[in-house]
Amino acid sequence: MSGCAVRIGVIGTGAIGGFYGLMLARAGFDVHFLLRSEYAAVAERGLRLNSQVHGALSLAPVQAYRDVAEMPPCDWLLVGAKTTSNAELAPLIARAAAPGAKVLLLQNGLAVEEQLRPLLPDSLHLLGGLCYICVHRSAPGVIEHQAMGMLNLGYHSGPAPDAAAGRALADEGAALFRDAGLDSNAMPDLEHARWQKLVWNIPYNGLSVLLDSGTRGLMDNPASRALIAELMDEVMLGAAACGHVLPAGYPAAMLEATDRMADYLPSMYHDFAQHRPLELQAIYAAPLEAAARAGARLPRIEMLQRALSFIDARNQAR
Ligand SMILES: NC(=O)C1=CN([C@@H]2O[C@H](COP(=O)(O)OP(=O)(O)OC[C@H]3O[C@@H](n4cnc5c(N)ncnc54)[C@H](OP(=O)(O)O)[C@@H]3O)[C@@H](O)[C@H]2O)C=CC1
Ligand SMILES: CC(C)(CO)C(=O)C(=O)O
Repeated sequence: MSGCAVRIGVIGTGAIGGFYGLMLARAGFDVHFLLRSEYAAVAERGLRLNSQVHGALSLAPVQAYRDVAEMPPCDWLLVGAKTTSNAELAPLIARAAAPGAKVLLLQNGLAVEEQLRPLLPDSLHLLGGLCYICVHRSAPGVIEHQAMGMLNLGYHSGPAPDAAAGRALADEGAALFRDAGLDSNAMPDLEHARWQKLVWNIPYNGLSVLLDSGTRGLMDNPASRALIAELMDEVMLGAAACGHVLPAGYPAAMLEATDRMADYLPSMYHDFAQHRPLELQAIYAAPLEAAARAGARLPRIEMLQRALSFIDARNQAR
């Protein structure tokens, strides 16, 4: 596929949007970045990536916009904002979309596509993307990339006439990221993959905030380590109740993988530290609601969610 033939828009250029957008632009794709608070810095100095995988990379100049009305119509729209912004972003996404565009949510959590779908025109394809990566912003326009980078895509809904056509679009998206040197695959079942990723995000994202700790501290303390394992088991139960039986050894594999990782602060920790809203609906409420509908109660996750709701409300009032 020729890089220049495809026009890509990044809606929300933070850690994730900045990382994947920069990699695509450096691979020759025509990438346009919508920014908010970091617009001036990025328009002036470009994007910088300090990557422990790819080395120090930069993109300058950047096709940066603070007003979506100035963006050209894009064939692919990568939504890199937090899930808490999706409803307000829907009209902006529709505004930046070329006819029949593919909208790809690069977000954690469950049911994020279901929440956004009714707010988008029916003519747009909607896909979900799961990012297996550790990135955060350290300054305006500066992204720190600690590890990994794989991005898997699944088709959710839109004008694709059948599952095979949806799968072909997910394949097309994965090919873009592979052209940018990244590991990327199409997934047959987006909801299944979202549940699987929650086995990691539900314990670590929330506990990093609640216990004010990175992954190393959480893993080294026997009490928090036990809690992580119990929370993972509850996610497995919730997933199974919803028809997604995950491999029995998956929690153990996630614990081992996290043991091998350098200390890491999940994205929810950064949100808390910056007094931004936490992604509690997507990462906690939606899985709890889905499990409850399927007849499963997940009391530890429920307790974690309530504690986080308290912390989130107080944190934003400050
Ligand atoms: N960081 C990571 O390693 C991983 C993150 N994820 C998931 O990826 C998603 C994105 O996370 P992350 O990149 O860390 O988040 P960031 O907070 O770094 O980035 C979000 C970006 O969206 C922008 N934004 C929000 N609203 C608007 C708007 N109305 N107009 C323009 N820009 C807007 C923000 O701008 P502003 O600065 O003005 O707020 C910010 O630049 C989340 O769902 C997260 O859970 C998944 C795997 C790993
Ligand atoms: C699992 C991990 C660490 C990387 O994919 C992640 O999802 C996150 O930080 O939100």
